[in-house]
Amino acid sequence: MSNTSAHILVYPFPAPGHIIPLLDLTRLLLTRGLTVTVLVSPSHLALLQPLLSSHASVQPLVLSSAPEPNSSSAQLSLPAKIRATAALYDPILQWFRSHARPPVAIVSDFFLGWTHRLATDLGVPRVAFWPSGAFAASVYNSLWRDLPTIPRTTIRPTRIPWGAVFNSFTELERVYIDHVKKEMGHKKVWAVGPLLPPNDDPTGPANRGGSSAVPAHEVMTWLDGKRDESVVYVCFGSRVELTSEQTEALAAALERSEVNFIWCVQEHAAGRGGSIPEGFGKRVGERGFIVRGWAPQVAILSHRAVGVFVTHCGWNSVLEGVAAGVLLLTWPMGADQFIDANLLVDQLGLAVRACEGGVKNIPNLGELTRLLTESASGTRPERTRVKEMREAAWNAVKGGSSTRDLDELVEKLSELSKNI
Ligand SMILES: O=c1ccn([C@@H]2O[C@H](COP(=O)(O)OP(=O)(O)O[C@H]3O[C@H](CO)[C@@H](O)[C@H](O)[C@H]3O)[C@@H](O)[C@H]2O)c(=O)[nH]1
Repeated sequence: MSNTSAHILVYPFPAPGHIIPLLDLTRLLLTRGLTVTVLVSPSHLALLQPLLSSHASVQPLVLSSAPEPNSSSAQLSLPAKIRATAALYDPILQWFRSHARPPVAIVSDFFLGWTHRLATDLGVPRVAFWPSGAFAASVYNSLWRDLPTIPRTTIRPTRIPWGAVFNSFTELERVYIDHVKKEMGHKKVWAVGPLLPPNDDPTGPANRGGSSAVPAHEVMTWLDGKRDESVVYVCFGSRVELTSEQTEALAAALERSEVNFIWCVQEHAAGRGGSIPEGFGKRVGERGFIVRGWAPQVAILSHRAVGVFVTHCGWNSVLEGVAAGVLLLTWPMGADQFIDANLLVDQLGLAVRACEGGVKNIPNLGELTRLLTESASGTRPERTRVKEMREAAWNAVKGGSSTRDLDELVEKLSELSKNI
Protein backbone atom coordinates (compact mmCIF):
# COMPACT_ATOMS: atom_id res chain seq x y z
CA MET A 1 0.00 0.00 0.00
CA SER A 2 1.18 3.51 -0.73
CA ASN A 3 2.17 5.46 2.37
CA THR A 4 1.13 8.85 1.15
CA SER A 5 -2.37 8.55 -0.28
CA ALA A 6 -5.53 8.58 1.81
CA HIS A 7 -6.67 5.11 2.86
CA ILE A 8 -10.44 4.49 2.55
CA LEU A 9 -12.58 1.54 3.60
CA VAL A 10 -15.17 0.71 0.95
CA TYR A 11 -18.03 -1.50 2.11
CA PRO A 12 -20.61 -2.58 -0.50
CA PHE A 13 -23.90 -4.19 0.50
CA PRO A 14 -23.55 -7.86 -0.52
CA ALA A 15 -25.92 -7.97 -3.52
CA PRO A 16 -25.00 -7.58 -7.22
CA GLY A 17 -27.04 -4.40 -7.82
CA HIS A 18 -25.08 -2.75 -4.98
CA ILE A 19 -21.61 -4.28 -5.37
CA ILE A 20 -21.29 -3.63 -9.12
CA PRO A 21 -21.52 0.19 -9.04
CA LEU A 22 -19.49 0.56 -5.82
CA LEU A 23 -16.65 -1.49 -7.33
CA ASP A 24 -16.81 0.74 -10.41
CA LEU A 25 -16.50 3.75 -8.09
CA THR A 26 -13.60 2.03 -6.28
CA ARG A 27 -11.75 1.71 -9.57
CA LEU A 28 -12.15 5.44 -10.14
CA LEU A 29 -10.86 6.20 -6.63
CA LEU A 30 -7.85 3.94 -7.23
CA THR A 31 -7.02 5.57 -10.55
CA ARG A 32 -7.03 8.91 -8.72
CA GLY A 33 -4.41 7.66 -6.28
CA LEU A 34 -6.39 6.64 -3.18
CA THR A 35 -5.55 3.48 -1.26
CA VAL A 36 -8.64 1.33 -0.76
CA THR A 37 -9.57 -1.65 1.38
CA VAL A 38 -12.76 -3.31 0.12
CA LEU A 39 -14.82 -5.34 2.58
CA VAL A 40 -16.38 -8.35 0.86
CA SER A 41 -17.90 -11.65 1.86
CA PRO A 42 -16.02 -14.80 0.73
CA SER A 43 -18.61 -15.49 -1.98
CA HIS A 44 -18.08 -12.07 -3.56
CA LEU A 45 -14.29 -12.03 -3.46
CA ALA A 46 -14.13 -13.11 -7.12
CA LEU A 47 -15.88 -9.88 -8.15
CA LEU A 48 -12.91 -7.97 -6.72
CA GLN A 49 -10.38 -9.93 -8.78
CA PRO A 50 -10.21 -7.54 -11.78
CA LEU A 51 -9.35 -4.67 -9.40
CA LEU A 52 -6.86 -6.75 -7.40
CA SER A 53 -5.01 -7.75 -10.54
CA SER A 54 -4.87 -4.26 -12.03
CA HIS A 55 -4.22 -2.02 -9.00
CA ALA A 56 -1.52 -2.41 -6.33
CA SER A 57 -3.24 -0.03 -3.89
CA VAL A 58 -6.34 -2.14 -3.24
CA GLN A 59 -6.69 -4.83 -0.58
CA PRO A 60 -9.59 -7.13 0.24
CA LEU A 61 -10.93 -7.45 3.76
CA VAL A 62 -12.83 -10.73 3.64
CA LEU A 63 -15.39 -11.03 6.41
CA SER A 64 -18.44 -13.22 6.44
CA SER A 65 -21.72 -11.91 7.76
CA ALA A 66 -24.47 -12.21 5.20
CA PRO A 67 -25.60 -15.75 4.55
CA GLU A 68 -23.59 -17.42 1.85
CA PRO A 69 -25.37 -18.59 -1.30
CA ASN A 70 -26.70 -22.12 -0.99
CA SER A 71 -26.82 -21.93 2.78
CA SER A 72 -30.22 -22.48 4.33
CA SER A 73 -30.35 -18.83 5.37
CA ALA A 74 -29.64 -17.55 1.82
CA GLN A 75 -33.38 -16.93 1.36
CA LEU A 76 -33.52 -14.28 4.08
CA SER A 77 -35.63 -11.22 3.40
CA LEU A 78 -33.84 -8.01 2.51
CA PRO A 79 -34.35 -6.38 5.95
CA ALA A 80 -33.04 -9.60 7.57
CA LYS A 81 -29.99 -9.54 5.28
CA ILE A 82 -29.36 -5.93 6.19
CA ARG A 83 -29.64 -6.73 9.91
CA ALA A 84 -27.29 -9.70 9.49
CA THR A 85 -24.50 -7.43 8.21
CA ALA A 86 -24.38 -5.65 11.58
CA ALA A 87 -22.64 -8.76 12.99
CA LEU A 88 -19.52 -7.29 11.41
CA TYR A 89 -19.50 -4.29 13.75
CA ASP A 90 -16.93 -5.75 16.17
CA PRO A 91 -14.73 -7.52 13.59
CA ILE A 92 -14.40 -4.25 11.64
CA LEU A 93 -13.75 -2.29 14.81
CA GLN A 94 -10.95 -4.69 15.76
CA TRP A 95 -9.46 -4.70 12.27
CA PHE A 96 -9.47 -0.91 12.27
CA ARG A 97 -7.85 -0.59 15.69
CA SER A 98 -5.08 -3.06 14.92
CA HIS A 99 -4.28 -1.50 11.52
CA ALA A 100 -0.97 0.38 11.27
CA ARG A 101 -2.52 2.96 8.95
CA PRO A 102 -6.29 2.69 9.34
CA PRO A 103 -8.73 4.23 6.88
CA VAL A 104 -9.54 7.94 7.20
CA ALA A 105 -13.15 7.39 6.02
CA ILE A 106 -15.72 4.69 5.42
CA VAL A 107 -17.61 4.69 2.12
CA SER A 108 -20.49 2.27 2.67
CA ASP A 109 -23.75 1.40 0.93
CA PHE A 110 -26.82 3.34 2.06
CA PHE A 111 -28.37 0.10 3.33
CA LEU A 112 -25.54 -0.19 5.88
CA GLY A 113 -26.82 2.58 8.12
CA TRP A 114 -25.18 1.02 11.19
CA THR A 115 -21.76 1.88 9.77
CA HIS A 116 -22.54 5.48 10.71
CA ARG A 117 -22.29 4.58 14.43
CA LEU A 118 -19.22 2.46 13.69
CA ALA A 119 -17.55 5.40 11.92
CA THR A 120 -18.45 7.68 14.83
CA ASP A 121 -16.92 5.20 17.29
CA LEU A 122 -13.78 5.11 15.17
CA GLY A 123 -13.69 8.88 14.82
CA VAL A 124 -13.83 8.88 11.01
CA PRO A 125 -16.48 10.25 8.65
CA ARG A 126 -18.90 8.02 6.78
CA VAL A 127 -19.82 8.66 3.18
CA ALA A 128 -23.08 6.94 2.17
CA PHE A 129 -23.01 5.41 -1.30
CA TRP A 130 -26.38 5.47 -3.10
CA PRO A 131 -26.64 2.86 -5.87
CA SER A 132 -30.09 4.27 -6.57
CA GLY A 133 -30.98 7.75 -7.73
CA ALA A 134 -31.40 11.13 -6.05
CA PHE A 135 -35.14 11.24 -6.86
CA ALA A 136 -35.59 7.94 -5.01
CA ALA A 137 -33.52 9.31 -2.10
CA SER A 138 -35.71 12.43 -2.00
CA VAL A 139 -38.92 10.38 -2.01
CA TYR A 140 -37.68 8.03 0.73
CA ASN A 141 -36.49 10.95 2.78
CA SER A 142 -39.79 12.76 2.59
CA LEU A 143 -41.74 9.58 3.41
CA TRP A 144 -39.49 9.01 6.40
CA ARG A 145 -39.76 12.57 7.61
CA ASP A 146 -43.47 13.00 7.12
CA LEU A 147 -44.77 9.67 8.40
CA PRO A 148 -47.09 10.66 11.20
CA THR A 149 -45.82 7.92 13.50
CA ILE A 150 -42.16 8.95 13.29
CA PRO A 151 -41.10 10.74 16.48
CA ARG A 152 -40.12 14.37 15.98
CA THR A 153 -36.60 13.69 17.17
CA THR A 154 -35.88 11.14 14.44
CA ILE A 155 -32.87 12.10 12.40
CA ARG A 156 -33.51 12.29 8.68
CA PRO A 157 -31.68 9.54 6.83
CA THR A 158 -29.88 11.83 4.40
CA ARG A 159 -28.81 14.10 7.28
CA ILE A 160 -26.86 11.36 8.97
CA PRO A 161 -23.74 10.82 6.86
CA TRP A 162 -20.85 13.23 6.48
CA GLY A 163 -21.28 13.00 2.73
CA ALA A 164 -23.22 11.11 0.06
CA VAL A 165 -22.19 9.75 -3.31
CA PHE A 166 -24.83 9.01 -5.95
CA ASN A 167 -24.57 6.79 -8.97
CA SER A 168 -26.29 9.48 -11.00
CA PHE A 169 -25.40 12.61 -12.90
CA THR A 170 -26.45 16.23 -12.64
CA GLU A 171 -28.03 16.48 -16.09
CA LEU A 172 -30.37 13.56 -15.26
CA GLU A 173 -31.42 14.50 -11.73
CA ARG A 174 -30.32 18.09 -11.10
CA VAL A 175 -33.41 19.14 -9.17
CA TYR A 176 -33.23 16.12 -6.85
CA ILE A 177 -29.48 16.32 -6.30
CA ASP A 178 -29.99 19.95 -5.27
CA HIS A 179 -32.86 18.85 -3.04
CA VAL A 180 -30.68 16.26 -1.28
CA LYS A 181 -28.03 18.94 -0.70
CA LYS A 182 -30.64 21.17 0.85
CA GLU A 183 -31.90 18.33 3.04
CA MET A 184 -28.39 17.49 4.17
CA GLY A 185 -27.67 21.11 4.93
CA HIS A 186 -24.30 21.06 3.14
CA LYS A 187 -22.84 20.42 -0.28
CA LYS A 188 -20.95 17.19 0.30
CA VAL A 189 -23.22 15.38 -2.14
CA TRP A 190 -21.49 14.05 -5.22
CA ALA A 191 -23.14 12.67 -8.36
CA VAL A 192 -20.42 10.68 -10.08
CA GLY A 193 -22.34 8.43 -12.49
CA PRO A 194 -23.12 6.70 -14.62
CA LEU A 195 -20.70 4.24 -13.02
CA LEU A 196 -19.72 1.83 -15.78
CA PRO A 197 -16.91 -0.62 -16.49
CA PRO A 198 -13.95 0.77 -18.44
CA ASN A 199 -14.74 0.31 -22.14
CA ASP A 200 -11.11 -0.48 -22.94
CA ASP A 201 -11.33 -3.65 -20.82
CA PRO A 202 -12.59 -6.47 -23.07
CA THR A 203 -13.43 -8.81 -20.18
CA GLY A 204 -14.87 -6.09 -17.96
CA PRO A 205 -18.29 -5.57 -19.52
CA ALA A 206 -18.70 -9.28 -20.31
CA ASN A 207 -18.14 -10.55 -16.79
CA ARG A 208 -19.23 -7.55 -14.76
CA GLY A 209 -21.00 -8.61 -11.61
CA GLY A 210 -20.87 -12.30 -12.45
CA SER A 211 -19.64 -14.81 -14.98
CA SER A 212 -21.66 -14.72 -18.14
CA ALA A 213 -23.84 -17.81 -18.58
CA VAL A 214 -23.03 -17.79 -22.29
CA PRO A 215 -19.72 -17.02 -24.01
CA ALA A 216 -19.93 -13.27 -24.67
CA HIS A 217 -18.62 -13.70 -28.22
CA GLU A 218 -21.62 -15.91 -29.06
CA VAL A 219 -24.08 -13.18 -28.14
CA MET A 220 -21.97 -10.58 -29.93
CA THR A 221 -21.78 -12.69 -33.10
CA TRP A 222 -25.55 -13.17 -33.01
CA LEU A 223 -26.00 -9.40 -32.58
CA ASP A 224 -23.54 -8.69 -35.42
CA GLY A 225 -26.01 -10.33 -37.79
CA LYS A 226 -28.89 -8.00 -36.85
CA ARG A 227 -29.86 -4.57 -38.17
CA ASP A 228 -29.03 -1.42 -36.20
CA GLU A 229 -31.37 -0.83 -33.26
CA SER A 230 -33.62 -3.75 -34.24
CA VAL A 231 -33.04 -5.94 -31.16
CA VAL A 232 -35.08 -5.82 -27.96
CA TYR A 233 -33.08 -6.76 -24.84
CA VAL A 234 -35.21 -8.10 -21.98
CA CYS A 235 -33.72 -8.37 -18.49
CA PHE A 236 -35.09 -7.77 -15.01
CA GLY A 237 -31.86 -7.37 -13.05
CA SER A 238 -30.25 -9.72 -10.60
CA ARG A 239 -33.15 -10.40 -8.23
CA VAL A 240 -36.47 -10.48 -10.06
CA GLU A 241 -38.01 -13.69 -11.30
CA LEU A 242 -41.23 -13.50 -13.34
CA THR A 243 -44.14 -15.73 -12.38
CA SER A 244 -45.35 -18.42 -14.80
CA GLU A 245 -48.20 -16.18 -15.99
CA GLN A 246 -45.88 -13.22 -16.57
CA THR A 247 -43.33 -15.43 -18.36
CA GLU A 248 -46.03 -16.82 -20.62
CA ALA A 249 -47.40 -13.37 -21.47
CA LEU A 250 -43.96 -12.00 -22.24
CA ALA A 251 -43.06 -15.06 -24.34
CA ALA A 252 -46.31 -14.74 -26.30
CA ALA A 253 -45.72 -11.02 -26.92
CA LEU A 254 -42.14 -11.62 -28.08
CA GLU A 255 -43.37 -14.37 -30.37
CA ARG A 256 -46.26 -12.41 -31.88
CA SER A 257 -44.38 -9.13 -32.26
CA GLU A 258 -41.83 -10.79 -34.55
CA VAL A 259 -39.03 -8.65 -33.14
CA ASN A 260 -35.42 -9.78 -32.70
CA PHE A 261 -34.74 -10.21 -29.01
CA ILE A 262 -32.33 -11.31 -26.30
CA TRP A 263 -34.16 -12.54 -23.22
CA CYS A 264 -32.18 -12.95 -20.06
CA VAL A 265 -33.94 -15.29 -17.64
CA GLN A 266 -32.68 -15.46 -14.06
CA GLU A 267 -33.26 -18.86 -12.52
CA HIS A 268 -32.72 -18.55 -8.79
CA ALA A 269 -32.10 -21.30 -6.28
CA ALA A 270 -35.59 -20.82 -4.84
CA GLY A 271 -36.99 -21.80 -8.25
CA ARG A 272 -40.24 -19.88 -7.82
CA GLY A 273 -40.14 -18.36 -11.28
CA GLY A 274 -41.88 -19.41 -14.45
CA SER A 275 -40.06 -21.24 -17.18
CA ILE A 276 -40.04 -20.45 -20.85
CA PRO A 277 -42.89 -22.27 -22.62
CA GLU A 278 -42.07 -25.48 -24.38
CA GLY A 279 -41.22 -25.12 -28.05
CA PHE A 280 -40.76 -21.35 -27.71
CA GLY A 281 -37.09 -21.41 -28.80
CA LYS A 282 -37.93 -23.44 -31.90
CA ARG A 283 -40.86 -21.21 -32.85
CA VAL A 284 -38.90 -17.95 -32.63
CA GLY A 285 -35.81 -19.52 -34.24
CA GLU A 286 -32.96 -17.16 -35.22
CA ARG A 287 -34.99 -14.19 -34.02
CA GLY A 288 -34.46 -14.95 -30.37
CA PHE A 289 -31.43 -15.48 -28.13
CA ILE A 290 -32.19 -16.77 -24.65
CA VAL A 291 -29.67 -16.40 -21.82
CA ARG A 292 -30.45 -18.62 -18.83
CA GLY A 293 -28.56 -16.97 -16.01
CA TRP A 294 -26.14 -14.05 -16.00
CA ALA A 295 -25.98 -12.03 -19.22
CA PRO A 296 -23.15 -9.70 -20.25
CA GLN A 297 -25.60 -6.81 -19.96
CA VAL A 298 -23.41 -3.76 -20.54
CA ALA A 299 -21.73 -5.40 -23.54
CA ILE A 300 -25.16 -6.29 -25.00
CA LEU A 301 -26.64 -2.84 -24.45
CA SER A 302 -23.61 -1.21 -26.05
CA HIS A 303 -23.99 -3.18 -29.28
CA ARG A 304 -25.30 -1.09 -32.22
CA ALA A 305 -28.00 -3.71 -32.98
CA VAL A 306 -29.77 -3.21 -29.62
CA GLY A 307 -32.39 -0.48 -29.73
CA VAL A 308 -34.88 -1.34 -26.99
CA PHE A 309 -34.54 -2.47 -23.37
CA VAL A 310 -37.46 -4.00 -21.44
CA THR A 311 -36.35 -3.26 -17.88
CA HIS A 312 -37.61 -3.52 -14.31
CA CYS A 313 -35.98 -0.10 -13.75
CA GLY A 314 -33.33 -1.20 -11.27
CA TRP A 315 -31.23 1.95 -11.13
CA ASN A 316 -28.09 0.33 -12.57
CA SER A 317 -30.05 -0.94 -15.55
CA VAL A 318 -31.60 2.50 -16.01
CA LEU A 319 -28.19 4.18 -16.15
CA GLU A 320 -26.71 1.48 -18.37
CA GLY A 321 -29.66 1.82 -20.75
CA VAL A 322 -29.36 5.62 -20.80
CA ALA A 323 -25.59 5.40 -21.37
CA ALA A 324 -26.31 3.11 -24.33
CA GLY A 325 -29.03 5.43 -25.67
CA VAL A 326 -31.63 2.65 -26.03
CA LEU A 327 -35.39 3.11 -25.75
CA LEU A 328 -36.46 1.94 -22.30
CA LEU A 329 -39.73 0.05 -21.85
CA THR A 330 -40.46 0.10 -18.14
CA TRP A 331 -41.85 -2.70 -16.01
CA PRO A 332 -41.14 -1.75 -12.39
CA MET A 333 -41.84 -4.46 -9.82
CA GLY A 334 -40.60 -3.35 -6.42
CA ALA A 335 -38.19 -1.27 -4.34
CA ASP A 336 -37.23 2.06 -5.93
CA GLN A 337 -38.25 0.87 -9.40
CA PHE A 338 -41.65 2.62 -9.47
CA ILE A 339 -39.97 5.89 -8.54
CA ASP A 340 -37.34 5.37 -11.25
CA ALA A 341 -40.05 4.63 -13.85
CA ASN A 342 -41.90 7.79 -12.85
CA LEU A 343 -38.74 9.84 -13.36
CA LEU A 344 -38.03 8.26 -16.76
CA VAL A 345 -41.55 8.22 -18.20
CA ASP A 346 -43.43 11.11 -16.59
CA GLN A 347 -40.72 13.62 -15.79
CA LEU A 348 -38.03 13.13 -18.42
CA GLY A 349 -39.94 11.50 -21.30
CA LEU A 350 -37.08 9.05 -21.89
CA ALA A 351 -39.07 5.85 -21.60
CA VAL A 352 -42.41 4.18 -22.29
CA ARG A 353 -44.50 2.19 -19.81
CA ALA A 354 -44.79 -1.52 -20.66
CA CYS A 355 -46.28 -2.95 -17.48
CA GLU A 356 -46.22 -2.27 -13.77
CA GLY A 357 -46.41 -4.20 -10.54
CA GLY A 358 -45.24 -7.34 -8.85
CA VAL A 359 -46.31 -10.95 -9.10
CA LYS A 360 -50.02 -10.27 -9.60
CA ASN A 361 -49.72 -8.05 -12.66
CA ILE A 362 -49.69 -9.57 -16.09
CA PRO A 363 -49.18 -7.38 -19.15
CA ASN A 364 -51.95 -7.07 -21.69
CA LEU A 365 -50.83 -9.30 -24.54
CA GLY A 366 -52.14 -7.13 -27.39
CA GLU A 367 -50.72 -3.91 -25.97
CA LEU A 368 -47.31 -5.38 -25.16
CA THR A 369 -47.09 -6.98 -28.62
CA ARG A 370 -47.89 -3.65 -30.29
CA LEU A 371 -45.44 -1.78 -28.10
CA LEU A 372 -42.62 -4.20 -28.89
CA THR A 373 -43.25 -4.07 -32.65
CA GLU A 374 -43.56 -0.30 -32.69
CA SER A 375 -40.52 0.27 -30.44
CA ALA A 376 -38.22 -1.96 -32.48
CA SER A 377 -39.21 -0.39 -35.79
CA GLY A 378 -40.61 3.06 -35.25
CA THR A 379 -39.14 6.38 -34.30
CA ARG A 380 -40.69 7.34 -30.99
CA PRO A 381 -39.84 10.75 -29.52
CA GLU A 382 -38.53 9.01 -26.39
CA ARG A 383 -35.79 7.48 -28.51
CA THR A 384 -34.54 10.91 -29.53
CA ARG A 385 -34.64 12.14 -25.94
CA VAL A 386 -32.78 9.13 -24.56
CA LYS A 387 -30.06 9.69 -27.16
CA GLU A 388 -29.72 13.30 -26.03
CA MET A 389 -29.42 12.05 -22.46
CA ARG A 390 -26.78 9.54 -23.58
CA GLU A 391 -24.68 12.46 -24.83
CA ALA A 392 -25.17 14.24 -21.51
CA ALA A 393 -24.17 11.08 -19.60
CA TRP A 394 -20.92 10.61 -21.53
CA ASN A 395 -20.09 14.30 -21.33
CA ALA A 396 -20.62 14.12 -17.55
CA VAL A 397 -18.11 11.30 -17.08
CA LYS A 398 -15.65 12.58 -19.66
CA GLY A 399 -14.63 15.80 -17.98
CA GLY A 400 -18.11 17.19 -17.17
CA SER A 401 -20.24 17.34 -14.03
CA SER A 402 -19.54 13.78 -12.79
CA THR A 403 -15.79 14.15 -13.28
CA ARG A 404 -15.83 17.41 -11.32
CA ASP A 405 -17.84 15.81 -8.49
CA LEU A 406 -15.50 12.82 -8.40
CA ASP A 407 -12.45 15.10 -8.26
CA GLU A 408 -14.00 17.00 -5.38
CA LEU A 409 -14.85 13.78 -3.52
CA VAL A 410 -11.25 12.58 -3.89
CA GLU A 411 -9.97 15.97 -2.76
CA LYS A 412 -12.16 15.95 0.38
CA LEU A 413 -11.12 12.36 1.21
CA SER A 414 -7.46 13.23 0.66
CA GLU A 415 -7.75 16.26 2.96
CA LEU A 416 -8.86 13.92 5.74
CA SER A 417 -5.52 12.10 5.67
CA LYS A 418 -3.63 15.41 5.90
CA ASN A 419 -5.52 16.25 9.09
CA ILE A 420 -4.26 13.16 10.95
O1 LIG B 1 -27.96 -11.08 -16.22
C1 LIG B 1 -27.60 -10.02 -15.70
C2 LIG B 1 -28.40 -9.35 -14.76
C3 LIG B 1 -27.93 -8.17 -14.24
N1 LIG B 1 -26.70 -7.69 -14.61
C4 LIG B 1 -26.18 -6.46 -14.00
O2 LIG B 1 -26.60 -6.43 -12.65
C5 LIG B 1 -26.97 -5.13 -12.26
C6 LIG B 1 -28.40 -5.16 -11.79
O3 LIG B 1 -28.71 -3.98 -11.13
P1 LIG B 1 -30.14 -3.28 -11.26
O4 LIG B 1 -30.47 -3.11 -12.67
O5 LIG B 1 -30.09 -2.03 -10.45
O6 LIG B 1 -31.15 -4.33 -10.70
P2 LIG B 1 -31.25 -5.15 -9.31
O7 LIG B 1 -30.26 -6.21 -9.29
O8 LIG B 1 -32.67 -5.53 -9.18
O9 LIG B 1 -30.86 -3.99 -8.22
C7 LIG B 1 -31.27 -3.73 -6.91
O10 LIG B 1 -30.48 -2.59 -6.54
C8 LIG B 1 -30.70 -1.41 -7.32
C9 LIG B 1 -29.73 -0.34 -6.81
O11 LIG B 1 -30.03 0.03 -5.50
C10 LIG B 1 -32.15 -0.97 -7.20
O12 LIG B 1 -32.36 0.16 -8.02
C11 LIG B 1 -33.06 -2.12 -7.61
O13 LIG B 1 -34.41 -1.74 -7.46
C12 LIG B 1 -32.75 -3.34 -6.75
O14 LIG B 1 -33.59 -4.43 -7.09
C13 LIG B 1 -26.76 -4.25 -13.48
O15 LIG B 1 -25.50 -3.61 -13.38
C14 LIG B 1 -26.76 -5.22 -14.64
O16 LIG B 1 -25.94 -4.81 -15.72
C15 LIG B 1 -25.93 -8.34 -15.53
O17 LIG B 1 -24.83 -7.89 -15.88
N2 LIG B 1 -26.40 -9.50 -16.06
